[in-house]
Amino acid sequence: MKRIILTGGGTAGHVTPNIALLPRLKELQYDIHYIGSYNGIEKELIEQFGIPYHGISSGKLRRYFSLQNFTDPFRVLKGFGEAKRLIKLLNPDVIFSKGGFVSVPVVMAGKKCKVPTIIHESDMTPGLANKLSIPSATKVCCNFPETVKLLPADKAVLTGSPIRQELLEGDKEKARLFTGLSPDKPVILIIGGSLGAAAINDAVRSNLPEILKEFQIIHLCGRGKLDPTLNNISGYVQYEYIKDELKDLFALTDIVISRAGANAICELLALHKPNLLIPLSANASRGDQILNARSFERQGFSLVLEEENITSETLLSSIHELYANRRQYVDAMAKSHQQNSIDTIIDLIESAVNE
Ligand SMILES: CC(=O)N[C@H]1[C@@H](OP(=O)(O)OP(=O)(O)OC[C@H]2O[C@@H](n3ccc(=O)[nH]c3=O)[C@H](O)[C@@H]2O)O[C@H](CO)[C@@H](O)[C@@H]1O
Repeated sequence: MKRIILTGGGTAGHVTPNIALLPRLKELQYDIHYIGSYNGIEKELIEQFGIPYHGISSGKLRRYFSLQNFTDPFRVLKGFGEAKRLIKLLNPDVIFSKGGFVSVPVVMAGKKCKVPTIIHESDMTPGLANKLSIPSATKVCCNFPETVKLLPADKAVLTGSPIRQELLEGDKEKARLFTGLSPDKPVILIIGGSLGAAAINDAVRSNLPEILKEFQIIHLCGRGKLDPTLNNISGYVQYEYIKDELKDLFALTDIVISRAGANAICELLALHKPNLLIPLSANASRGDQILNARSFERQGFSLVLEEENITSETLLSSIHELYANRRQYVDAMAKSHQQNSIDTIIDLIESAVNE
């Protein structure tokens, strides 16, 4: 039997693409194992599929000062030892990594144990975790054509990002029952990335009465970011994080306000959902969401509002502009040539196994 180890975690964006590969891997009768951190979001997201989950110690590679910066190198070293032991024990044919800090020791241990290791970068420029992993990887998949030239030529493969196919099969009526929203007004879905986004949450919540005059809102606000004072407002529902019902919520949605995380925007494109992107600012990150958002804007898929420019006026006018022009956005997305990433990546996995 062919055995694969999947890894990746920290935020959902480093896990959902792995989930998207599961149905095909199961069809091809892979014995699938997952290595993630002891308590990261990946544990909960993966265990629901009954995949054996192996936790390892993991540190975060911070760009800012924290006392943990001094203890984390030891955790990463411990994680490397644990990953190596697991790989020796499981003896996989191939490893697929979707990135995030926890994946670094797994990829490095993979190389040490001579297991072919394929990694995937969703963003325009490789993140720190993947930069550390590239030398140990046999192939590096990427999502944007612009990324290929930043990667070693013998390893780079433009694959796009695997999207959970069930997202395309949502049911509006189920979403109505789940949310209690009415058919009378259009629905805005707000997704602040897998961890939520305080800036977007605040902007939306402080303009609720205005927005709710014409729209209803489904707000995916992130862990610990619910606002109980808004629980009984008609036309507004909030959830920390949605798993199975996401497909139905998408089916009920007319327009989306979202962070510009690479996976989120690829899903919006696949679903042809007109969207207003509010990218994570360059102060809080390496600025990839801004590049993602501008690329989608150029292609006519998205309207973009930078976080620094959010006011009540700009938010409301952007929502109205997006809704008024929604057909135009849908048409542009319908014409895009989005790659079938799942098949391409499965082919890479299969050829690594058969080599
Ligand atoms: C703050 C941060 O570091 N963000 C990065 C992180 O974002 P993040 O982890 O938020 O990643 P994405 O926006 O790319 O993906 C989020 C995923 O979570 C899913 N989802 C979200 C909310 C919910 O309730 N249910 C649910 O299933 C979305 O459908 C999507 O599949 O990784 C991305 C991919 O490397 C980067 O582009 C982002 O810049």
